[in-house]
Parts: sequence; structure tokens; C-alpha cells
Amino acid sequence: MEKLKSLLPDELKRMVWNSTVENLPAASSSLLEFLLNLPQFHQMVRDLAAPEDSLCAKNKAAAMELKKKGNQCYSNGDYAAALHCYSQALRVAPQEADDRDRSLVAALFLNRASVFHRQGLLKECLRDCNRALQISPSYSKAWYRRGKANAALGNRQEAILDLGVAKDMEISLAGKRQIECELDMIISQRQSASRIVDQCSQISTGGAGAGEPCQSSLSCVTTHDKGRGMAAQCDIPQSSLIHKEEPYALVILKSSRESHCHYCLGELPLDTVPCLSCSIPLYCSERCRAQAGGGSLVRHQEEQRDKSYGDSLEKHVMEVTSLHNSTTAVECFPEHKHECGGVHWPAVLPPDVVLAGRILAKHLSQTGILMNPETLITLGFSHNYSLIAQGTKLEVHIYASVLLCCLQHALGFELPVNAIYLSQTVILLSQIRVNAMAIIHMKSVDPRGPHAFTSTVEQVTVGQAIYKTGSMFNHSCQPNINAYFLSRTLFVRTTEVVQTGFPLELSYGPQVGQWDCCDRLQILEDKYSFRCRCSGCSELNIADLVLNAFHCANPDCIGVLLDTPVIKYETGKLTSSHKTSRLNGGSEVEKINVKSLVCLNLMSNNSSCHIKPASCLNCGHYCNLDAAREAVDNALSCMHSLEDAIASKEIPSMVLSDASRSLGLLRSVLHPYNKRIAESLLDEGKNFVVTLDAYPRTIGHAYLCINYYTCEEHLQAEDKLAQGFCWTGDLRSSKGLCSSSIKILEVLYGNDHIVIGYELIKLATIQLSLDDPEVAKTITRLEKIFLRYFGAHANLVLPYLETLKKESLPLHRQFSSVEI
Ligand SMILES: C[S@@+](CC[C@H](N)C(=O)[O-])C[C@H]1O[C@@H](n2cnc3c(N)ncnc32)[C@H](O)[C@@H]1O
Repeated sequence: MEKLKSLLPDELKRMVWNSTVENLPAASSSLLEFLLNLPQFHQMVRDLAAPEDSLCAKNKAAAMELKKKGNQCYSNGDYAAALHCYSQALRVAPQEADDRDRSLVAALFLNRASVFHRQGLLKECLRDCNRALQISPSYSKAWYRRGKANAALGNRQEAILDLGVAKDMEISLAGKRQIECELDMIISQRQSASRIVDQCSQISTGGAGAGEPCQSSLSCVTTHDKGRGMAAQCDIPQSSLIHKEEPYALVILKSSRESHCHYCLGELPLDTVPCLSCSIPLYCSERCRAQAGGGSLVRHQEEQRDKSYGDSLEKHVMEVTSLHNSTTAVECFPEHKHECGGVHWPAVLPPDVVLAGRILAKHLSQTGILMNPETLITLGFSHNYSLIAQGTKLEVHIYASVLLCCLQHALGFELPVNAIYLSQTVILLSQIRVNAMAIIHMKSVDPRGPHAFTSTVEQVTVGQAIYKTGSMFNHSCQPNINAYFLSRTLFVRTTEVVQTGFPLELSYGPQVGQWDCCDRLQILEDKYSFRCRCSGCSELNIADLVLNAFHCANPDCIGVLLDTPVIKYETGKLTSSHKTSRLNGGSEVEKINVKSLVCLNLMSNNSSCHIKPASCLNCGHYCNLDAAREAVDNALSCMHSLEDAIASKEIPSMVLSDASRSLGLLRSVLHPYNKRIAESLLDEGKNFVVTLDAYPRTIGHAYLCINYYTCEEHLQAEDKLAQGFCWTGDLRSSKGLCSSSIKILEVLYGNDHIVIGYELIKLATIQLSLDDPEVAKTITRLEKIFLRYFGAHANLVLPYLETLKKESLPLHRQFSSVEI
């Protein structure tokens, strides 16, 4: 990209930089003319789109090498390494490749099944046997392995049938005898059968609450300040499911490519299913692969059935080896199909460019030839082209040109590369910038796993997608709806009662309580190019006043001292409207800060009255803010040392006591609800990814929730200390700090905000570790908050909730039992 940019003449760059929607075709025409005459551009497109030069194509030699390596690892008992080799081999093995007259792919599936069997992963073993048998129905070893896995799973009847087929197919006498022994053993066991369920069918068919109907009470309205948006057509109760939608187009993010299914975005199982024509995507099941356009298994050419079995065996063979039983046709757009076959571009281009390619391909497949390029704009999304920064504009143009040429390789000349289509693709990319939604999943903890408490629980952005109706919801920093995802499906739920005609607005990211007004406005302008006009940014609210405030110099006064930028934004609100928004936190907050708000309101009504920086809004006391800032910087550097110590998993007691002192200092200089007391000093939860096997279970337990919470922006200074105390085993101190951080969050966000829910998870796990019966109350409150945000889907979104509930039951009973 940089190389191409550097080759463009300055005049052309200026033309693109200064282009508007109106003169876009002229700029596109000049750019395209230049690029199409540039050998480097053609080379780049060839590198990305020509399958013959691609490293992403299937490669039999590489697959054979990996198979050999896998076999060595298997013989040495290194099953994890063998599994890795076989999975990699499956990724690059061509479907039609043979290995000693047997399908190479079938042999690899069977080898991987053997590894799973050794590792006790019987369902994975069974699925891989099925795959081997669908390609090679007469693979006796695969029938044998299937029989053994079914027997171990207690599926006695299936096992008997499998081994019956294996025995019939086995040529050697010794082999037949061994199978007979197995059969006798199984027949003598009396266990009931159960079939295994497809990996992601639970989500796609529902699971608890997934069948919940939507309230069809939305209408699309237009306002002068926010454009189109959604509003309530009638009064909608809190926690109602108001919208459910499949994506128009979706792309997985690079960071999740090796860990999540490229279609449903669920976490990948160990028995991954690769694309059959290229080595890029991985799927969790054949069904997802078929839906994405990654192809379906085909029967190996040598597999001529010249043998017939008895009736029951015949039926069994047909059922197991049928190529269609796992990929029942589901109506969908095969979104990977056009970019498959070993081309590089889906692996190299940024996700929003790949997403644009998927949208174009879908549009083309639905409408036939793109006769009228104007129809692209009528996809109906708003865009921010004229507001994009100059440098970014140039990149958008070059990416659009590359994408069009790559797509033409796949789709042929139905997709012409000309100025009109380039302009449309540029607009499409600007639409994606404004309308694409980040698909966020919570990384689940398997409560049944042997290391349940060693897993981290965090929010992971796994994909980016366009939802046609979902994109119509406007933003508010004080949202009244919550958007979340199960698999790739978008769900939208009200988080409060919404009256008829009121706008239904979600948060695009920043919320009141999380950042102050100035930061929120900046983020929204940078990312979405709009000036937010929500209630949070136009009406006074407690959180915006206290987030960056200092403590009054008079220790007995609880009024706020504001810095100059905050004063600018807060008084700006007053001139535009004289309203006071939610007083989060109820009576306590009103007591503390209502005076400040009244003071601000008075000033707004009296133009001769000005808010003075560094003077308390309550009592007028002056404070030296420079000295206060210096003290804060020193305290924060101690907190950073604690953060480093936690990351290195060794916390010297000095660091912990310095951090405790610093917290005291922060509390004396900053307003009690200042963001920096509450703010995360850590980036993400990644520093906390630790194996807790080495730690006592109680600490591990308490620690889990901390991992969880670090995904949030706001990890309190108290939180940091709470982590430190967890590590040193001082769970009581940890619990105290956690409780005070909840109090701050209640003021900033309101009592039942999801952020409080995340913090309560942490409190509950600490309480569980302490055998504290109060945990019952914490979990009841936690459930109420999750119900508000996720309704009946709460347990699907965060399966860990169920684990917590189960763990707390004994304590709950103890707490509620009658004294005798
Ligand atoms: C995802 S679209 C929402 C639908 C859009 N209003 C439309 O007419 O298509 C995002 C765009 O809506 C507008 N918008 C959304 N929330 C807004 C807000 N709080 N204040 C001002 N404009 C907003 C901005 O133009 C933003 O780029």
C-alpha cells in the first residue's frame, strides 16, 4: 500500500484528497487510469488474486510431509503435536489427493481420530471417523475406530453396527478375530445409546431462550440532527427483545482466524474442518463450511461398493456415509465462495475491504449483472465520505481499486473495473466505516472441564458485519437498548421502559460514566465522523461533572473542582439546553452533587456569572491544580508498578503497600468519583492470562473474575489493589476494595448498569472463595442485571453465570436454612 501510494503523482493525490461525492467519478477515473498503467499495481493484484502463485492453495507435498511428522509424533506419544500436524495437513491436503490408493484426506481424518481417541476426546474422534467414512465408505479401520469410540461413549447399538461393518470389510483373519472379541465384549455390556449433537446446532436452533419472539413495535423515523433512526411504536417494557437479525455480510477478524469458526464465529473445536479448496478458513462443522461456500466432501473415486450387507448393516452404512446428513441445505449466501481457491486477498486485505468484497459479490449474485451501479448506494446506508481525512481517503481509493480487480478475477467481467464502479466501491467502503458492527462474544468457560478455573473470561471482538436494519439504530451515550450477538445473529433488547415515539438508541462505544463528554465527542468524531447529539452530550449529568473533577481543598466539602476543558464542555451544554439529565446513584448523589448542578444551572441563567477553573462549585474554595496534578502523576506511577508486578506474577509487599498509599493520595486529591480512581491502568485482560493450576484454588477462583473484568475500560485503582491482594491471598481486603469500586460505578453508571454486573461477578467469585454467604445476594443482583441486558439469553451469552450459581448453592442453602 505504502509503495503504491508513493508512486502516485502529487497532483493525483491532491485530486483524491479534495474529492467530494459530487466529483468522485472524475477523481476515480484519473486514479484508475494511472493505476491500470502501473506494472507494480498489476503485480500486486496478481500476487493477491492469482491462485497459481498463491501460498494459500492446497499442496499435496506439504500435506504428506505434515502427515509423516504427525505419525512420528503419534508413535512417540506426543499426541498434542500429532494433532497439530494432522490438522495442518488437512488444511493443505487437496480433496482428490491419494496416499497409497486411499484418499489422503480420509487417512488424515482417521489419524486425527486416533489421536482424539488416545486423548479421551471421543466426540471429536467420532466426528472425524464420520468424515473419513463419508469420503471412503469401505475404510474398515475407520469403522473399527468408530465402533471403539461409540462403545466408549456408551452408544452400544451403534458400536455393534460399526464393528459389524468393520468385521465384514476386514480382510485378514487375525483382524476379524480381534473385532469379534470387541463385539462380544460390547454385546455383554448393557448401556443405552445416545447420539452426539452437532457442535453449533445448539446455537443455530436456539438453546434456552433463543426462540423468544421479537416485539414488532419499531418504526423508522427521521430527525434533523441524527438522520434516520428507530423509535418505539408503542410502550415497550424493559428487557424486551425488539430485534433479531442475520448479517447481510460478515467477516472474521484476523486475530480470531485461528481460534473461531469463520462462519458462525463460535470458538473452534479441536476437530476443525478446513475449507476444501484453499487453506485459509477453518470451520467448526461441515454445516458451517457448506454455508460459507467452503465446499462439501466428495466421495473418493476408488470407492466402488461391490459388497452388500444384511438389511440393518446396509441402512447403518448408508446413514453414516451419506454425504448430505451433516450439511442439510440451509438458505444462506456462501460468503467465502468467490474468494476461495487459493487466492491471497482475503488473508491480506483489511477486514472492511474483504467485507466490501463480500457485499459486492452478494449484490451481484442477487441482482445478476450490476447494470445500475447506483443501486449500490441504495443499499441504503449512510456514509461519511466527505468527512474522511485526506490520507485515509487515498487509502480507501487504492484499496477499492485493488478489491475491484481482485473481484474481477473471481467473478469475471460481470464486474467491470471502471470509474463508476470504483466510485461506488469507495462509497461502499465509507458506508462500512459508519455502519459495520463489531461482533463481540464473551469467551466462555467450560464448567465441566478439568481446568474450569484456569480459563480466562473476556469479551472478544471476533468479527465485523453489516446488518441492514441493525445499522439504522442511532447512538446515544445514555443508551436505552443493548445489542449483543449469539453466533452471528444480532439481538437488540430494551434496557429500560421505552415510551411510544421515543428513539431506540444503542451505544456505539463511549458511554456516560466511561469517558467524559469531551472524550466521547472526540471518539465519535474520529471513528464515525459525527458530532453526537444525544442526551448525555447535551444535558448535564453527574458522571460528566465528576469523572475528571478534583477534590475541594476544604476536606469537609464534597463539591467538584473542574479543569478548563471540562468547564468548556459542561457550560456548552448549558447554553444549548437548560436541562439536567439523570442523577445516577439516587439520593446519595443528589445530596453530594445537586448543589454543583444547581450552581451550574444558575450560571447558565445568569450570563454575568462564570464558572472559575480550580474553584469548588459548591463552596468556591480555590485549589492549586498544578500541584494536584503532580501528586496524581506520582500516585499513578506507583499503580503502574503494581500493574507490572501483577503481570510478572510476583508482587513484592513493598509494591503493594506503596500502591495502597497511592490510593489514599488519589482519594485525597481527586474527587471521590474521579475517573482516575476508577480508571483502568491496564490495557486489556491479557496480562492476566495465567495458569492457575499452580495456585491454591481459592485464589484461582477469585482471580478468574478479575480476568473477566479487565476487558472493561474501567478497572478501578481499587481493583488493581484488589488483584494484588488476591495474589497475596488477602481476599478480605480484596473484597473490600471491590465493594468500594462498585459504589463508584453506581454513581457513574447507575445502579443496574451492565458494568456493575461485571464487577459483581468479581465480587461473587471473591465471596465464594471466602465461603461468604453474602454471595447469594450478590448473585441475585447479578442475575437481575444480566436479565435486564440479555433477557433469557443471559446464560448463553455468559455460560459462567450458571457455574457461579451452582457453586453458590451450598452457601445459599446454608444461609437460608433455619437454625435448630
Ligand atoms: C449507523 S448510522 C445510523 C443510521 C443513520 N442515522 C442513517 O440515517 O442511516 C450512523 C450515523 O447516524 C448519525 N448518528 C447516529 N447517532 C447520532 C447521534 N447521537 N448524534 C448525531 N448523529 C448521529 C451519524 O450521522 C452517524 O454517522
